[in-house]
Amino acid sequence: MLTIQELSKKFDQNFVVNQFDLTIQPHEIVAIAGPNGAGKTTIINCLLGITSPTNGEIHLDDFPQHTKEFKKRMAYVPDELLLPDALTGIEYIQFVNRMYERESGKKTEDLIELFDMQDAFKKPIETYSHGMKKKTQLIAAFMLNSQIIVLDEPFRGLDVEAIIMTKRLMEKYTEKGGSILLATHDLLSAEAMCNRVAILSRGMKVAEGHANELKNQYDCKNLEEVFMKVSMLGERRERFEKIIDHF
Ligand SMILES: Nc1ncnc2c1ncn2[C@@H]1O[C@H](COP(=O)(O)OP(=O)(O)OP(=O)(O)O)[C@@H](O)[C@H]1O
Repeated sequence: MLTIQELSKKFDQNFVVNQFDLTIQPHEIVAIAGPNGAGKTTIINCLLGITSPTNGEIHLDDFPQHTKEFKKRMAYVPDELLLPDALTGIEYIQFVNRMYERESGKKTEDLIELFDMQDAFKKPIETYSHGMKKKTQLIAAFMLNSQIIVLDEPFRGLDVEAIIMTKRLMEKYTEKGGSILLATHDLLSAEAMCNRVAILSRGMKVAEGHANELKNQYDCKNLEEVFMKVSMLGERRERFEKIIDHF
């Protein structure tokens, strides 16, 4: 189980994440949604050890965030496509396997086939399209047999087939006991797939629950409406409507 307790991060005297709590059990997909600048990436960076929190604790079972055991159990697909351009896809996969001290196996081959990357993987990453780079990162994350995968906007740039494959993989991975933390602006997918959604606004968690619970609680038709009601965008709603009416 991933536990984030009272996580706060301050940049230049401003709290960009404030007393954030979240737990993710095995078999769960949990989304963090929030407007631009709400603090999603900062939370992920704290999970990965890229940013050190100002306050708070992060554990995977009994392992604190800074331990090797924690890091070995976590895989990550970033929103930004930072990959070594000169390597081929195969060489990159071998590099990730070495980092995690494991061998490439049948599962990796199956994932390469699933994302239709057999031919591309023989060529350097610099020749890949945006979607092909995203597929490379998804293959590298799902091959690891990790306990949790953090997915930051995993569907951005993927074609329809790859989106369907990724969603099926996410479901299968959690069915088998894995946990997924999904940071996304895609509320339709979050509503359809996630066991819980946590909505962030200005670094604070302003709502959390299953999409149906949130819709009932806030008397909304869908998660997008809930999002507008509880996030800072709600405050600007009247102004939006006026601008659109006069457009
Ligand atoms: N290194 C930094 N120094 C100062 N401020 C930062 C730094 N990194 C992030 N911030 C600020 O922290 C806030 C949260 O940013 P963050 O990137 O976590 O938001 P986000 O929810 O991921 O946004 P988006 O949806 O646009 O990706 C923003 O106001 C941002 O300007």
